[in-house]
Amino acid sequence: MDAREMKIKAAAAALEHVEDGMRLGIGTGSTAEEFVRLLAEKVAGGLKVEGVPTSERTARLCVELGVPLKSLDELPELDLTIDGADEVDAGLRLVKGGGGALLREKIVAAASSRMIVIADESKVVDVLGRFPLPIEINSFGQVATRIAIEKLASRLGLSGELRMRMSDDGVFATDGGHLILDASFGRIPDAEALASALNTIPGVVEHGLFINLASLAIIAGPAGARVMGAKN
Ligand SMILES: O=C[C@H](O)[C@H](O)[C@H](O)COP(=O)(O)O
Repeated sequence: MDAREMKIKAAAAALEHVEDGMRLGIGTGSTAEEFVRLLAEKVAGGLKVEGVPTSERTARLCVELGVPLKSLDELPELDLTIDGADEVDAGLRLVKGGGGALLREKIVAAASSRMIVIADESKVVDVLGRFPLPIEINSFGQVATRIAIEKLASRLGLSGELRMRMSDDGVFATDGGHLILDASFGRIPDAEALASALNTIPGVVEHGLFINLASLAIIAGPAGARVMGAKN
């Protein structure tokens, strides 16, 4: 089974949690897109759902495939969000934001009663930090913000490079018009402490540590899909 087939397997297992009439948060990334494709087939077959996309990219795919969309302001309380992740540990702590959608993803996940993560086995880690942590920052004062993050990391015993995310057109900008610093801290033994500390820096808009948001992770490997942890 190749990586795409594993993503499809995880997405298909997540689809079983979707019920008629649900208000759904719809994630971003290659795994979430497999979910959108399967969801669109169900919608074409008569399933009634309303989706809130976590990025412009996901919104475009949903529109193209006929998945009905609303904004989060129209549907501020959601039943379920299904989204991918860059890393997941045994406590269902996540690193997200590899596709730059972390801010909207976190807002949508927080507005949802449940969040199901879909991923292949390569995303499962013992300790978060193998994948560089995306930190979304405001462009105003970006140098001061970078220095503040470096100082904070050092206080927490973390070190590593902060790299400005780039795109083909220059500096990468999120859907909200912000920048992303990818922080290669290496192992993050206390993700809660780092998350809280980052939240105290004014120029940090959001970071990719998702803690206490996922209810369940569906992890697909060559032998099939398995479920990790359940918060509710
Ligand atoms: O910003 C993007 C998201 O957090 C994605 O859900 C994450 O990067 C995983 O993406 P993929 O399924 O493509 O590995």
